[in-house]
Amino acid sequence: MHTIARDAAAPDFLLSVEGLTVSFDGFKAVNDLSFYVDKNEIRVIIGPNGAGKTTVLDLICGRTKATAGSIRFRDIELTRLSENRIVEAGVGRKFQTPSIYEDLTVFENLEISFPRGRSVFGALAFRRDAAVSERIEEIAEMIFLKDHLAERAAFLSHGQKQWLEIGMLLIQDPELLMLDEPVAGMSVAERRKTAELLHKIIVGRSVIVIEHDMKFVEDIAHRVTVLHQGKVLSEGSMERVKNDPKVVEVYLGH
Ligand SMILES: Nc1ncnc2c1ncn2[C@@H]1O[C@H](COP(=O)(O)OP(=O)(O)OP(=O)(O)O)[C@@H](O)[C@H]1O
Repeated sequence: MHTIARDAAAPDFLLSVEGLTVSFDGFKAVNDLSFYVDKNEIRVIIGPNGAGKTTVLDLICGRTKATAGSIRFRDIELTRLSENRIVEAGVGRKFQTPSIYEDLTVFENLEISFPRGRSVFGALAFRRDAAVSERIEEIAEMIFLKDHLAERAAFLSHGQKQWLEIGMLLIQDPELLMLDEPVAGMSVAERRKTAELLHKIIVGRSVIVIEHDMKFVEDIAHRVTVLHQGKVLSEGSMERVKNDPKVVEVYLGH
């Protein structure tokens, strides 16, 4: 076994994607892709339809297996792990359509998402229950649903359902949270509140968001990665990316 000496000056990335490639019947949807996400960073991935954005999230969460390359999360190589192991390692992922339990209340939706087996309270069930309830209230406040805890999820607005699903991921305390078009179908006010929510939740975690709404991207992104044909076309601040002629040509100009 050999160890790789860490360069003291190197930034401490939470996620390092290097040379990532996935080939579907010879078509490379993601092609030798490399990018790095810092701790406490909100990274937004943008790009034209079919650029490979969703496939990148599928690869990180283990839903799709890479043909080549590596995905390092903290010091764990994710390309070799199952989807469940990746969740346990601290990666949460929200898909485009909310997958909440409509017949359950907001409280119950959060309760069933609370990670089992992590309790330090052992057989003292009532102490565990108190800790769970406290955590549920904390999350409900964060996702603007504190006054809706007893309400059935079916009666929530589309935006509130999206927040509930984010809450169901937050209660598992992932260090990396990935969101696929979280504000699609939301009102302007809901979009604003979602931006506020994202800025709150990056304490102690990083977030990767796929988004097409440029106003929302401007509100949230620390850095933007523009994908095109499975590769990074441009990367940097929104200001920089927005003024990059290559990005205007393939994406923003359309
Ligand atoms: N399982 C698969 N089998 C074959 N081709 C696939 C598979 N998954 C994705 N692709 C192809 O890979 C390319 C990238 O798709 P992907 O969904 O990642 O793009 P995207 O950037 O998320 O697009 P959009 O903005 O439309 O959601 C597309 O051409 C798509 O058809």
